[in-house]
Amino acid sequence: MDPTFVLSQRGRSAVGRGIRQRWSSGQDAARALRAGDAGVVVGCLPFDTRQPAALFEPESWDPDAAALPGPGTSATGVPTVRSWNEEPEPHEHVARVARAVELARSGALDKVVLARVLRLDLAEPGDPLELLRRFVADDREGNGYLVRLPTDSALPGGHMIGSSPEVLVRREGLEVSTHPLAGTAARRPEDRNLDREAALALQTSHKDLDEHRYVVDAIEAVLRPLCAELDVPPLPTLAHTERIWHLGTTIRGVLADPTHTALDLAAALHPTPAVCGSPRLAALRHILDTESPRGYYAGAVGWCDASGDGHWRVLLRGGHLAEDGLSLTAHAGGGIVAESDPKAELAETRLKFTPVLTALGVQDLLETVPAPPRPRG
Ligand SMILES: C=C(O[C@H]1C=CC=C(C(=O)O)[C@@H]1O)C(=O)O
Repeated sequence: MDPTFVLSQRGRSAVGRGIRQRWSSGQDAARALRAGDAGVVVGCLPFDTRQPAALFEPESWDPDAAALPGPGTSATGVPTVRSWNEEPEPHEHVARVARAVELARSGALDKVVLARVLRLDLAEPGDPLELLRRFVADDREGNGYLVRLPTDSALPGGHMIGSSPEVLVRREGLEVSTHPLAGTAARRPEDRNLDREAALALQTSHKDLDEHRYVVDAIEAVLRPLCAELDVPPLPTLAHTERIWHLGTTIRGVLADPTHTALDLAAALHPTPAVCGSPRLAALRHILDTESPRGYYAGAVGWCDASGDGHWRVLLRGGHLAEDGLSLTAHAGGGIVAESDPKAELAETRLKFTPVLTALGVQDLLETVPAPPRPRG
């Protein structure tokens, strides 16, 4: 039986097969866990919490399964991209970012994350598991997720598949940790010095440190009252994927009350300013007024067991494979603050589409406009 849920990292995978029961609300799923009516809850939470969640208890569950087998050789099982379109068009994204910069400069909000959509039409149905294997193989930490979506929801069925670098929350016993990311630069893997320079510029960029701080502050505000101990480093460090540098902060804590499950914590933290903004409500309103609905993109993907332990990641760097497998819809966004440069933000969304494009074997699809250099300072 093919998996209905996978969360893989560092050569291990949490794998669910089959579907025993479903929930469209995080609260209902959390209640079922507490009541002992479910042994584990897996799936994803939408970006807009008024939309239905895609949570379920699998029929079989292995939280510590071996790594997935690697992808098939070369193009085996990889569908051909027949056509693609972007929404909004690049010039409109630049205009949207410029408007958000004005809002940030006027004080109407401090930060807002704006995203774009890339719709890829496939000539043959994509195989969800093979696509997942390709995401995992391309990620240096072997990160990957796959969620089978319900067909009877207000959101479309099919699969969410991708490889997220960002931990929303992990809980093991009383220990909680999170690793928010915000602040981004393109890596230069072809040249070690340029790569290092890009990393240093990111680490000293006021704009990126500012963008990052909103996320850490919001997470601290949620976790501090729930924790007996909480360690929040004053400055972020560098994190990286194959092609991207990020600013990241590892926050660790000890829960004061063991009844807060990983699912409760994920729901309390989501949406962080890594995907929404600050203040949260002003940013959320701006996103809902500006973009078409995000669905599960920028939501959360993960699992929580009956002991309350679990692992949730921010649902990024992937896409929605339609029920018929014939289209993949990907999103990519970036945090906008008063100092953001609209053209650099467009380039950043292109960069963040690369895991999806690589999984489909079309890395160069969007490389029609070169990325502008990121200003220092
Ligand atoms: C919103 C996305 O990335 C977030 C995570 C890391 C860095 C981000 C940034 O620098 O803007 C974003 O907050 C995305 O990949 O679509």
